[in-house]
Amino acid sequence: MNLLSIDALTVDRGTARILDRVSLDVARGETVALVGESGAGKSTIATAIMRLLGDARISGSIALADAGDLLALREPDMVRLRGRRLSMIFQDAGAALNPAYTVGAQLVSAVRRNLGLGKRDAHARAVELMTQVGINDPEARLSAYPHQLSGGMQQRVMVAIALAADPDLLLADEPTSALDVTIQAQIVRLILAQTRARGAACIFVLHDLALASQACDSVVVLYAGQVVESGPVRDVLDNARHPYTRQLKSCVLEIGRDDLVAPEGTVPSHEDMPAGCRFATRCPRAQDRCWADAPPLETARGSHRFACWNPE
Ligand SMILES: Nc1ncnc2c1ncn2[C@@H]1O[C@H](COP(=O)(O)OP(=O)(O)OP(=O)(O)O)[C@@H](O)[C@H]1O
Repeated sequence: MNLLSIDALTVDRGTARILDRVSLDVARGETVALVGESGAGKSTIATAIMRLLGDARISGSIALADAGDLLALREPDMVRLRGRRLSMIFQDAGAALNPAYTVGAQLVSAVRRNLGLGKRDAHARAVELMTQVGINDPEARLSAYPHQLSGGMQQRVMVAIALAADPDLLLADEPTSALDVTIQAQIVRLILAQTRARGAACIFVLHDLALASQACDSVVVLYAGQVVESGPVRDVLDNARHPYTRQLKSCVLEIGRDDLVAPEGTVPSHEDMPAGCRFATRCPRAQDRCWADAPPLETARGSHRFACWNPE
């Protein structure tokens, strides 16, 4: 049985359909990469799972094992799940940590709240967590305020807070501009190593397909709020059927060249979205049908699926 099953998740803001019938499954202990260009809806999926989308209109279902449909839970029940069974690591740790409290106060409070430990045990657990996320001299760091730590160190603290209660599912947004590229990769690897060591599952928002292919079990490729291809990393990347996945892949293959090749064109605006396949405006293989009807997800092999009327 899956740990998480998202079915036909649709999110609207005003007249814009931000997510359109997104379905995906996560098994226990599985690491899933969400990839796609900026604005594809990756963060919206993670935020919808945490039920932190504010005033957006949401339909479909998000079933978590032993908890039922998260979208149907009462808020107090959802509060109990956050931190304990579901945790989220945000892109920008600097903004997510409270500047007015020491790192220790924030980590110890997460440990106490989620594990119900007394002060002394919670402190010992906090030291242990800081060590696990690779922070040297954890006792000293616990009494520091967030601004006294580097961006990479702040992100490690966020990982420690997210892991404090051994959640079943970790949602992580790849740290972007705030950190330099080597530190970003270190943090991604740290998060994946820690989730694997705990047998937890992870949904990782990644911009980098190469990193997804090295570090995750499955990949979900999103385009303009729709899943265009998904499945085990090797199947999707070695036998990509959707033209968009192929274009993303060719961008990766071109890395190292001076003239980086990006997919041509831009994602259509929400006001101007084609009625059929949303990729039709940029697709070299588009046919009449693609403009009129949205292609359903078809099975390629096993759990490898793609949504295209004219696949490669
Ligand atoms: N609070 C909001 N209000 C209005 N529109 C929003 C809000 N949050 C996101 N959107 C819109 O929803 C769409 C999806 O955004 P989302 O952040 O989920 O994409 P993403 O794939 O995670 O992008 P990135 O890689 O840049 O983080 C975008 O068009 C964005 O402008």
